[in-house]
Amino acid sequence: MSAQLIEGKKISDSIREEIKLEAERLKAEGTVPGLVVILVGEDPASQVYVRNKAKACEQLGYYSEVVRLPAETSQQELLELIGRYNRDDKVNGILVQLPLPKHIEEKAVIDAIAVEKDVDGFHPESVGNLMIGDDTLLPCTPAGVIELLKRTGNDPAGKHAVVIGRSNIVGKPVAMLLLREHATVTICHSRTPNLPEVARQADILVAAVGVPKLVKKEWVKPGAVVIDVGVNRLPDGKLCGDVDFDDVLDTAGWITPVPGGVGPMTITMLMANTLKAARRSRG
Ligand SMILES: Nc1nc2c(c(=O)[nH]1)N[C@@H](CN(C=O)c1ccc(C(=O)N[C@@H](CCC(=O)O)C(=O)O)cc1)CN2
Repeated sequence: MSAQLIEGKKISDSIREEIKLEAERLKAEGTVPGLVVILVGEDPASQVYVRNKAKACEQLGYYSEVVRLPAETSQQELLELIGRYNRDDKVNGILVQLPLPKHIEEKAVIDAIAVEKDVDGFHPESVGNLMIGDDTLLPCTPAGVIELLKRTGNDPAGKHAVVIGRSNIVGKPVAMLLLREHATVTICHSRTPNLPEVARQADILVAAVGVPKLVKKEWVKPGAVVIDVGVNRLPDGKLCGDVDFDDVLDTAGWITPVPGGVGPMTITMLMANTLKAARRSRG
């Protein structure tokens, strides 16, 4: 039997409706959520994501700024700009689009963002808060994965979740969030022996490695929930995930497509974080 599709776009649209109502309530009380997105360089995919972030702000009535800087911008210039937005009361969230040009150290940039405006959830203090279970701004893609699971009735509690990938942006935080939701979590990576065998033990399998169509049907336990975080561009220009969707479709119980699965949730969770930061800014 064919897996049920987890329609990220639809779920994301309905969450945005909820956010819009909340934002209107907050505005009526005198607080307009504000987000600044900073893009350094001309990476084509980043340009699209930044444009979509600005559009989402517009749709929700947020105050928004997009700062586009040339690829040659120095690290010092970028840090000074972040410092200015840290002190700007109109701005509740600061997001620096990744990847950055090679001469800029990502960690220095992330560390420079005031933790209360860290709507990406990448600041070490936000990461620490997530680890110890304190309330914090959560990284957007991992938070989106958890929303997709919950809103399709796939509660992680008591399940075995296997995460393939250990990046700071997705693999590690999604594992931590699944743990927080009472799943038993295994994190796998390129040096995990017998990767397909480990993956096949998962009730919830999350693929976040950036290897096109890595996960085949033999990696999937029949009926498992398969969450594909990969967004890979093939030589023919088409997008595909880290999961071989067509191969896995008849084995999985639930599956996210690419595009239209996890991807749309990323910007929606960013909007949710900006709203939360705005609410918190009122003290
Ligand atoms: N500062 C950050 N940089 C980056 C992040 C991030 O969360 N914070 N994540 C990614 C890029 N990203 C948002 O910034 C992002 C990626 C993918 C999508 C998305 O909607 N994907 C669609 C397909 C889009 C397409 O056609 O290319 C999908 O999967 O359906 C949104 C946002 C790296 N950088």
